[in-house]
Amino acid sequence: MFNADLQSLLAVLPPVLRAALQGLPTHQLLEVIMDVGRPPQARFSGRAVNLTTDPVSPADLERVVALVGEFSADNRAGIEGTLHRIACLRNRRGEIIGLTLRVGRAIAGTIDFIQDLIEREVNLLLLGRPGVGKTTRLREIARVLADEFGKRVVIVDTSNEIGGDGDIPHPAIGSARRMQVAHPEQQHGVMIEAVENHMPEVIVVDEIGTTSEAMAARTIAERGVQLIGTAHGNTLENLVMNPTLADLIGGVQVVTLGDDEARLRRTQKTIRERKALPTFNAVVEIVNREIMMVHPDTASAVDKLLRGLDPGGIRRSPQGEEILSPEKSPLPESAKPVSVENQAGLIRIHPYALSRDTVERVIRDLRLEARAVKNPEQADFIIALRSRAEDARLRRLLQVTRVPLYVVKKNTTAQIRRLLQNVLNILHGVPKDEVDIAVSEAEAAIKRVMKEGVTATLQPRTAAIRELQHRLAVRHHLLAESVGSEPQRHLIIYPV
Ligand SMILES: Nc1ncnc2c1ncn2[C@@H]1O[C@H](COP(=O)(O)OP(=O)(O)OP(=O)(O)O)[C@@H](O)[C@H]1O
Repeated sequence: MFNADLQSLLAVLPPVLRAALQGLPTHQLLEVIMDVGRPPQARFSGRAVNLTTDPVSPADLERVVALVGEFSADNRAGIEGTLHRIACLRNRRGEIIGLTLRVGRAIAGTIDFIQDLIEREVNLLLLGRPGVGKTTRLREIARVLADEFGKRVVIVDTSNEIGGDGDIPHPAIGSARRMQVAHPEQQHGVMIEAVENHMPEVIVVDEIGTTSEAMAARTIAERGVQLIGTAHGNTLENLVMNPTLADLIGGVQVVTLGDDEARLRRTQKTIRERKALPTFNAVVEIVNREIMMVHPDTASAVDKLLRGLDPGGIRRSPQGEEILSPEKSPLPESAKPVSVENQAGLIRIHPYALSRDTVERVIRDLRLEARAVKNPEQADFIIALRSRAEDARLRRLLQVTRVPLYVVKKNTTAQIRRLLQNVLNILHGVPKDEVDIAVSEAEAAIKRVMKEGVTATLQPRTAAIRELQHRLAVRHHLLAESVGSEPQRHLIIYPV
């Protein structure tokens, strides 16, 4: 979309390096490294190329330093009007002995995988190893929120890396406003100032790294301003282990349980627990340019980690989305309004490791009002072989979708026929009117819970109907449970 404006970076390099770069794929160039006494290098993703055999001289460094803007307290400088960042290494006397010239680029499309989270106004924390592209994504998020969603966005730009060097920010941030930070130690103060003085709806901040910055982040979140940030650490687990930054994901405390409670929980007496609600309710681990691991519910992922379980997540890549744990995808079903026809119409069956053809044949033969579906998330129930019922993948699927499972002993038409007859009769025994009424009741309750944040108690219903209502709630990411005993057993829907 925008030009990488590589020319202005090349212009500060010694002419021999510029010439050497001509023959290389500069559109993929990430950094140029100049360390005194060593050959200069061009770094590309996964490889480095020596640009000359001659080592870099102090004069080479001086020349570059004279051409770039002033180095600030964090040893970073920029080139006005561009997104490039130049960082220096110093010796013990404070003299510059090395430079890292990073190419800054505005790249559209880098946030396609997480746009749903950003739109849902969650506080989003991006993690990933240095250079994986966190700042590049932050920049695009700021632009999209400001220009496409018309939000008042303020960027707290500690080393001018997001909005580029100079007082007029780079067009890559769109109409988002940018606050510069005189000294890195003032970042937390500027974060608070942004909220107090400039009425933002969204604050974007790179590299939250200190306790005071983590506290400032919490203050911002508590004031209801959407916060999008990055932190050091590759994974959620790294943050849980990091005493300075753990507060971003709720903080961790050690509690000692009483004997009875420890026995009941089947744990040791001393356990680690999450202290508070996370500042960032969603975390995205950027694994590489192509793959992201999304944790749409930080609190539950952290709780799992603290119990020694796999936090799972949703892995998104150009190949699609893969749910790796009992986390419900924040996508696509929840975005769609619930369709009454669909609920009261054809029943959708997902055959797990069973022949779909056979299932479809049985449906046709028996003229059942049902169809086989590929996607388990869209199914009303799953059928599988009993011998596969404990498959880890299937267990995960069931937890994620909360769809009921029915099993057959053998993969034969006769068994599938008997099973479907039994199961569908259960649902078909319910009068259609009652289904419609129960669905409308649940839909109205879901709306109320989502809008007003209240708990809704539904009318007593039969198990099959409660199941249907439960699924509607789950599709909207609400919690629901059946309470009371038959025939008064009914569903309660809670806000999340
Ligand atoms: N999707 C992408 N396609 C091509 N180049 C990219 C992409 N994302 C980032 N880059 C390039 O990779 C380099 C590193 O990106 P960026 O500065 O955003 O990483 P970072 O994770 O913020 O690093 P750090 O933690 O060190 O600040 C930059 O040169 C940037 O232009």
